[in-house]
Amino acid sequence: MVLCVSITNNDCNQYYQSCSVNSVEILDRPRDQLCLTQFHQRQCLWVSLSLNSYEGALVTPITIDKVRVIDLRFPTSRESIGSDAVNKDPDYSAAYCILETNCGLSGHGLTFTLGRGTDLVVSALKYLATNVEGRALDSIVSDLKAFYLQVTGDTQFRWLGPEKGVIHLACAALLNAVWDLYAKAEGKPVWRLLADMTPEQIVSLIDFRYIADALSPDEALTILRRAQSGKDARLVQLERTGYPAYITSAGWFGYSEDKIRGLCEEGLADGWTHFKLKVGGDAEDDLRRGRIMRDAIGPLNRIMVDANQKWGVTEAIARTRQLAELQPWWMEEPTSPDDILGHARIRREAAPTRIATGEHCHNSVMFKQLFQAGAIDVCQIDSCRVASINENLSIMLMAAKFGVPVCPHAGGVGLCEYVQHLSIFDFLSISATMKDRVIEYVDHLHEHFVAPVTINRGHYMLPQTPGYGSEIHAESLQRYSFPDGIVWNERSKPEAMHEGRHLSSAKRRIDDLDD
Ligand SMILES: C[C@H](O)[C@@H](O)[C@@H](O)[C@H](O)C(=O)O
Ligand SMILES: [Mg+2]
Repeated sequence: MVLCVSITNNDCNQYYQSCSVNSVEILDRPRDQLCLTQFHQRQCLWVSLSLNSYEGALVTPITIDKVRVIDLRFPTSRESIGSDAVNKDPDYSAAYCILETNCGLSGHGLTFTLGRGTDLVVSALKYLATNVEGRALDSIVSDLKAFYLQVTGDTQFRWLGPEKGVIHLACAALLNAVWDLYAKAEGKPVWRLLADMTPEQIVSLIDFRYIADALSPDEALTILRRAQSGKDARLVQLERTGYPAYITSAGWFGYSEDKIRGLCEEGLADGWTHFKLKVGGDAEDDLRRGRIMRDAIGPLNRIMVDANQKWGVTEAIARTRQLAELQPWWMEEPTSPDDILGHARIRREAAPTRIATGEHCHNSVMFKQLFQAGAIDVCQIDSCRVASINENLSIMLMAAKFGVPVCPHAGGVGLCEYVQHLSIFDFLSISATMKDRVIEYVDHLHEHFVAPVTINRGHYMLPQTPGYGSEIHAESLQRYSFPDGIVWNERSKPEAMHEGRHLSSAKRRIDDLDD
């Protein structure tokens, strides 16, 4: 059980923090008033304290009063961070929401985007937020599948998908925030909240409507029940060694060859053994950069190459064969993410190079077909592309049935914080193995998170903070909000983002017209 202590100045909460029941004493010092908020079965118990004496108690259900939606953009493109052959100037961004409750607790959720266009997702998210405003948390999480269907199946917004694109990205942000709030209210990190559920409870979270022909609820139950055995030992293993990871931030497309070499050397010193390189440029350049990486990391460590959808199918086959010289552990997104049969053909004709995809797969139906067509060797789930944990559970269970390892995509802001929970749950309760599995890691923007990931010698260490890990410091939310955050308004700086200036002034012109 979690006891949250809010220190108030009579009128408003200044901050709250989670702490164990025993540490209340620490706060027992002269203040205007202390409010203890105790969460139990998604209810909060308010106890007013005046100095050392209790003044009263009130039990209320945790209720979502209001949703704040923020357009958040980091100017990462200034240093080519996150760049690839297709996304050459990515500003890591998020449509971010905060579910504010009646008890000081808040749920934070985001979906990852790339600068321009974030405002479209933000608009969709503002609309979807009306699904939670005024609702008791318990009324949502007591039937999360029903809530998932309500949000993804809105009778008019569904036309914009269904279950794909802007509207589905917005669904992910909202559902991620609900999961964050749910886990915080239970005082658990999301992976533990999931791992403590019974197989039946997990199955009850999943919409099987479009996937039951590949994975029935009974098959899912069998997989989950089988993984119950040995779970405690696997948890001990995770506590001891963490979950293996690979690093992408040594090999962004816009990085110079010297920078790649230097970052590989640093990565090796930090204990990394798996490195990803962006390809999809000129064929000779790709090979030269690949040789530099191979030379820097030696023959025994692993390289993965990522083309970010650059090629058509026949070119992808030729280029994958060429890059085989680097002995890549996988070739990622060689062609359009929608081309299921194309992936299957590339996999056949560029064998033995393994084929990976998923960061741009709209929904569980696409994953189903990739599995059915024998199109991929590596399943790259994404915490924001599909509608949050509910949909990812179905994808991980299908992956287990088809024997495809899950190696989540995390090249973005907040994705590392999210996907660690999914892989940990996969290991504990679904696949029960780490064989051929690694979580992606990018070394950017973690300082903005209240509970950032902990990496040790190329492994994600087990997160312990209650929630889904997505909460961003209030100061960062302010600084990087678009277009009004200070980062987007530093007029004096010559390197101020061209796009930021352009969009800010466009917005002002529209505002002027409105006046
Ligand atoms: C624009 C982004 O950084 C992508 O390049 C990135 O997500 C990438 O595909 C990855 O696999 O991490
Ligand atoms: Mg990728």
